Amino acid sequence: MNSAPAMTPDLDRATRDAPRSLVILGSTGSIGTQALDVVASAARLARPVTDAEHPPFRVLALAAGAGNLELLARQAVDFAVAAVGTSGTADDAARLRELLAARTRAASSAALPEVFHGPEAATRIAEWNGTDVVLNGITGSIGLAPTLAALTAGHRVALANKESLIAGGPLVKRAAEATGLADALIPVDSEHSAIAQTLRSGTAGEVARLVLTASGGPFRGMNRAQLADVTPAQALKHPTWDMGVMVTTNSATMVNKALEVLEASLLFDVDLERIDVTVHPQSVVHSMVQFVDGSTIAQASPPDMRLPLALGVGWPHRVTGAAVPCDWSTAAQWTFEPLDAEAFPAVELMKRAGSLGGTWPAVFNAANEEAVHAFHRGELGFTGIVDLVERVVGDHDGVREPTLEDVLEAERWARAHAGERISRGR
Ligand SMILES: NC(=O)C1=CN([C@@H]2O[C@H](COP(=O)(O)OP(=O)(O)OC[C@H]3O[C@@H](n4cnc5c(N)ncnc54)[C@H](OP(=O)(O)O)[C@@H]3O)[C@@H](O)[C@H]2O)C=CC1
Ligand SMILES: CC(=O)[C@@H](O)[C@H](O)COP(=O)(O)O
Ligand SMILES: [Mn+2]
Repeated sequence: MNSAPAMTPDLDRATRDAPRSLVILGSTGSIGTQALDVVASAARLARPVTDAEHPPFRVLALAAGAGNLELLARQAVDFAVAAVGTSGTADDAARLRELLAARTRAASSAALPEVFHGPEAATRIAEWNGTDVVLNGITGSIGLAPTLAALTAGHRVALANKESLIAGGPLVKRAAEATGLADALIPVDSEHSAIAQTLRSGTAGEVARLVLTASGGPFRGMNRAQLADVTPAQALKHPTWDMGVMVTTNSATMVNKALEVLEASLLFDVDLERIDVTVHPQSVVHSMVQFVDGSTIAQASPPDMRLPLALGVGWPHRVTGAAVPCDWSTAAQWTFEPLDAEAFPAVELMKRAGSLGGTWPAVFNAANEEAVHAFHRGELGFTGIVDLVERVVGDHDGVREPTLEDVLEAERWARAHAGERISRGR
C-alpha cells in the first residue's frame, strides 16, 4: 500500500475548513522562510472561513540549527508559537531565550515559547502535541529522525527533506502507513509535488513512466574535462532556483536529480527503470507522468517553491494566490534535452544503489554530504564529488533489510570512509 498522496483526493468542505496546525522544521532556511511566507500570505488573504479556498493555518512550533538564532526568535514571536528548538548547545538555548524575551517584551506578547536544544530538539518539536502537518525543511539525512518521529506521533509530513526518504526509505514508508492516514507523506520537492498533482488525473494502473525535469544546473553543456576545474562559487550560481548550499551544489552535480529519482520511486511506488530524467533549463515544467495510452500530463508554473509548499501544508487543498502563474500573454520557449550521463553520472549511479536498496542509498547520500562539504572547503574537486560517492558505495558491505540502527551505522561508516578517502586524496 502506498502512503503517498491519493490519486483522487477528497476535496470535501469539512477538511478544507478545518484549521491546520503546523510545525516547521528548518524554519530559518530557504524552505522554512518560504513556508512561513506562505502562512503569512494566506492569513492576509483570510476571508470568512466558509468562503476560504484553503484551510486556515496556525504555526505551533519551529525548529532550526544554531546558525541564525535572531531570525529563529523573530519567527517564533511573529507566529506566536508554543515551542521552539535549536540543534545548538545550552549556551545557544540561553541566547535564544534572551532574544525571545526581548522580542516578546517589544511585541507585548504574554507567553514565551518553550525552548528545546541539542541534537534531539527537532525530533521533540516534530512530535509536538496537536500538530496536523510537520513540514520538514531540514537539510541532510539528519532530518530522518524528525521525519520518523512526526509520523510515529501520527502527524502528516510535508516532506522537503528528501534525504530522510533516501536514507530510511522503507522505515519512513512503514511509519507513514502506520499513521493510518491516506496521505501521510506529502511531497514538497517541486518535481514530486508536480507528479502528485498530475496523478490526481489518473489511477496507478494507468501510469507508464514518470519523467522528472532537471534544470541542468550551472554547468549544463559542459563535458567532464571542463567540469574538473569549476569552483564552489560557480557551483552555487543556480540558473533558476534560490536554495540552500547543499541542494544547490547537488543540482550542479546532478546528485539532486539522483536523489529525486529514488524519492519518486519510493513515494509513488514506480520502479526505478520506469523513471526518466529530461533536462529542461527553464524549470517551468516541474515533472510529468506518461500514461499507458501514450498521453503525457505535465504540471507547469514559474519556478517558485511557495506553490508546492502551500499545497504541501494545505493538501489536498490549493492555497489561492500561493504563487504567480505562467504568463501566456508573452512569448516563451520550453526546451527539453537528454541528460549527458557521461558528464553527470550521478543518476545512473543512484539507479544502481537504489536497486540494491537496503543501506546503499543511505551510504550514497552520506558520502555525498561529506564530499560536498569537502568541495566547499577546497579539499575535493567538483568531479571528485560523484567519484567519491561511487567509490564509497562500491566499498559498502550493506544490509538488505535494515533497522534504523543499521541505517545510522551505515551512515557513520560512509562518512568516516569518505573522510579517509578525502584526506588520502583518493
Ligand atoms: N530550497 C529549496 O528550494 C528546496 C529545498 N529542498 C530540500 O529541502 C531541504 C532544505 O533545503 P534548504 O531550505 O534549501 O536548506 P537551507 O540550508 O537553506 O536550510 C536548512 C535549514 O535546516 C536547519 N537545520 C540544520 N541542521 C538542523 C538540525 N540539526 N535540526 C534542525 N534544523 C536544522 C537550518 O538552520 P540554521 O541554518 O538556522 O542553522 C536551516 O533552517 C533539503 O532537503 C533540500 O534538498 C527541496 C526542494 C527545493
Ligand atoms: C526546487 C526544487 O525542487 C529543487 O530540488 C530543484 O529541482 C533543483 O533544481 P535542479 O533541477 O537543477 O536539480
Ligand atoms: Mn527538486
